[in-house]
Amino acid sequence: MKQSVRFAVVDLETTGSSYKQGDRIIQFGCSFIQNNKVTETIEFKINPERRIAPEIEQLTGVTNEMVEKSPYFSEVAPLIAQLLDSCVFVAHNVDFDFNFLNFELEQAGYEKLQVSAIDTVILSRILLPQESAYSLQALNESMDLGLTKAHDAGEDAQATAYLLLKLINKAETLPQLTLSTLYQLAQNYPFQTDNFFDFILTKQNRAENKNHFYFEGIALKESKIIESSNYRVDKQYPQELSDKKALFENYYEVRPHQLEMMDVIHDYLISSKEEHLAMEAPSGSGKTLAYLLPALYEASEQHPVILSTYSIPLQHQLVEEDIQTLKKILPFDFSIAILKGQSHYVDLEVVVHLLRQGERDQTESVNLSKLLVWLTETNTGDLDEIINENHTHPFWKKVRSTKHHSMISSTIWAEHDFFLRSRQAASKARVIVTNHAFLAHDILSEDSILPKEGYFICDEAHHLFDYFQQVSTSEFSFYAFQNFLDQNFIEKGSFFIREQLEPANMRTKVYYQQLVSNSEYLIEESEKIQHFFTKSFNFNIEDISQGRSFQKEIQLEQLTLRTKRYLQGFSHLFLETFELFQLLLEEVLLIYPELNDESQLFIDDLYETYQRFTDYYHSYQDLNQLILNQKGSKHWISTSNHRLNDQFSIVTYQHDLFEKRIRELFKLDKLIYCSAALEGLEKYYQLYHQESTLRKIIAPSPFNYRKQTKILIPEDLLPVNAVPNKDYEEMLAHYIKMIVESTSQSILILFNSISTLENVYSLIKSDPLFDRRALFAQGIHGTRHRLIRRFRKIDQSVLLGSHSFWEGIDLPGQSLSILVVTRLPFESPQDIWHQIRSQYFTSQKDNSFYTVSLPRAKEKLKQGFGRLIRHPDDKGIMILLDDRFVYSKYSDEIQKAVPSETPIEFIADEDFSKINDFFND
Ligand SMILES: Nc1ncnc2c1ncn2[C@@H]1O[C@H](COP(=O)(O)OP(=O)(O)OP(=O)(O)O)[C@@H](O)[C@H]1O
Repeated sequence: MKQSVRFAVVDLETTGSSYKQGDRIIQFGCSFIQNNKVTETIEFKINPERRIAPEIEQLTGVTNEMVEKSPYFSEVAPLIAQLLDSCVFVAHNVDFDFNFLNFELEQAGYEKLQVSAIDTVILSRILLPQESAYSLQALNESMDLGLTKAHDAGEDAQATAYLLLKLINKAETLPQLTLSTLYQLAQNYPFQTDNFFDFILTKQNRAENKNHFYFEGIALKESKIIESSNYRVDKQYPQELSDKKALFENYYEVRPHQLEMMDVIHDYLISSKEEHLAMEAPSGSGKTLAYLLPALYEASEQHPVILSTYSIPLQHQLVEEDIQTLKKILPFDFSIAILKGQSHYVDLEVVVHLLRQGERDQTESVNLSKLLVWLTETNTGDLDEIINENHTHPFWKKVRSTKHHSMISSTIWAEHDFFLRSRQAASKARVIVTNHAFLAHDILSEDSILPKEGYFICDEAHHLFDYFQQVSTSEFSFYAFQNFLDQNFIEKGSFFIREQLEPANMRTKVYYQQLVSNSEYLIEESEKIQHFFTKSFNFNIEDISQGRSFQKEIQLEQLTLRTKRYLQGFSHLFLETFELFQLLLEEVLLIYPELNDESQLFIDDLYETYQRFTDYYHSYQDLNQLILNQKGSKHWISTSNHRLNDQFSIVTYQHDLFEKRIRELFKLDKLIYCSAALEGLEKYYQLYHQESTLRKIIAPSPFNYRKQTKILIPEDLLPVNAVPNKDYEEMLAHYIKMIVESTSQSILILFNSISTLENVYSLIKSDPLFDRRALFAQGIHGTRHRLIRRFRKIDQSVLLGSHSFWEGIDLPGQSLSILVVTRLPFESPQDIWHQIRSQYFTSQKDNSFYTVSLPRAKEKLKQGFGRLIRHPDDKGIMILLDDRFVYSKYSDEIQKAVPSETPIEFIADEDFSKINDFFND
């Protein structure tokens, strides 16, 4: 492509998405780019000679009236053809605009456009790997493309033109090797999108970023080797108020309660007492600063701070926000490492192998290209940087790191392996930020990474023991195992025997043949077992395929003699097959001493299969405890995966592993739990340790809840447990619309279940109220991260969220003033974890409703309420659409979830219009 090329960036608005079904163009927009500048933008409307549907009028702002006097397409066709002549056609989803336009041109008796076309959606996916969404609006939000009126052809075309310029600039900075590979991978992209890379490659004086090096055919970002520093803080912790004030200046307010928390934590860290500290303080009171600041003053090479929180987004929030501010105010520097489970990191060796393989489809090419661009900019190799929550393509599973570190250490990959590097960084960092799942796993691992000596801080600690339970659990799916056998032994089997094992000895072939026939037999047996289970547990496959979940505990007595016999037979055959595979692997390694590239791929494949087989083996061993009637293990049949191809799994929970983990945790020298709700914690200490070793401190609140907050409960609510779901959802929709109508504040609406959220969203989304208010729903409008960002940014928006939206998110000031709780957050009694906890505490002779269900609902409600007030100047109303809060036998107890000073009022429908008065007082 010539450097003097003129890009015509086009956007069309149409009556609908299908020209084949008679849809027509109603607006044409085009921006021209030459010599790296947008030179001109034109826009005009076109009479489509048919009615424009109201929703299209609403979406595009182009009405029937507007186009009545506009020219027909046949009249503007020569102009369009002339404008686009000898340009390169560019569009955001070029498939749509290019084909639509060509169809209309042909219909009008003109020739199709004889120009190249390139697509900015694909280019954005590749060149902007860290974006979480690629619609023009999403990119405009994060990159500021100047788009103020989306779905206006002129504005969209211009925004796409600015996007193209940014893409060109970004591509220019890439290493030559990466660009050449991208060009090769682009060969099967739609239209001539590959020409874009040719255009960049032939540019003179590219502004290539030199901060990279080449390794095994890929370009990686040059990373700093973390040296073990002689870090020592010779600064003393600021004991005096004046010292703290001086430190906080320009960054933090002086909040007396917070300073007290800090001093308590500091005293604890330097004391020699053998105890753990539980710091319960209201949400939003500023716990993060209160524990981090003293801990950083005390951290040393031998005693780093190990900070664990409950989710990955919170891990990032801590590092990217809280710790960054502390870096600015503290008079010393400190190193930080984020530590996550191994599968979060990319496996470079797999990437290189995938690149060397010839055949791939378009999705794989785009994903691989995106990965290569990201490798030139990532310091961490943490795939969370590029994979948003909805990324389910198998490609992303393939490139995750899974090999045991001992298998990598002795290879050429060791030096650049991201997981090994993260371990190394953690061993040298002053602050290790991890998550509860990692901590729970690591604490009992033979291969533990986290130091045992250090200052352990568990934030959102009320979740910690849930993770201890979860990692003491495994899951075995017969269906997934069948697939594994089918794909790896039966399908690949004959090919391997014929092609790869050709030079092999007879024994290897016999092993493989035996493996194939064992697999066939295992699949047959597995089918039967699934059948018996399905019958014994009386669940309906149709329900499952429709995503309805089913979870039930399995008792050995419930299984028929036949099922038990089949399970035993299956176990023997499973073991035999696993051993056979180990023999085969050993044999293959012996006969391939000199590896060429191809046989190396074969061996890698076998290794990967071995690893997956080992995982199945372990989870099956756990399941096997069912037949052995092993004490301490519990088994559930579960269809909670909501996946057709995973019809049911057997979940095994091992209580002894859970207890071992707890005991290990209790051995730690310095451990601080922080949360707004630590009610359940002492119970564990009473059960597993001596009570005296936990010191609990309840920090007072810095907020004036009487003035700052209020709870409203509508007078005429339907009883949530006594009405059909549909009526309940309609009631929610009714109140939500009323609330949205009566206030211009931003509103967060919390649900207990995703399906209720989705149904209520469907009921309200088309209401004209949302023509002027942004409405976002979890699972529908992008990732959690993005939803929160948009909610914070857009005034008066309404956000529907469940689960993780109840806690952790920081929405200070105006970004949240009204919180709607649709239902008291009791866990579903069906939930496996709920059942485990209930049974556990019931076996301790407690009533599980009062020891498990209610405290947990209180904890969650407390967290939800905590979203409202994040600052002494904030004001917020919680509207509760569940009157069990006041009319139930446990109402006194559940009300303790909110501060006692918060006024609770009933509200009649006609008084909703006065909600706003609270904010004006
Ligand atoms: N001294 C301070 N001055 C100004 N802002 C502060 C101060 N301390 C904390 N904040 C801010 O107050 C908000 C709440 O702080 P933080 O997230 O630490 O609360 P928290 O107690 O951990 O709440 P939650 O339990 O809900 O997570 C954050 O936006 C934080 O930056």
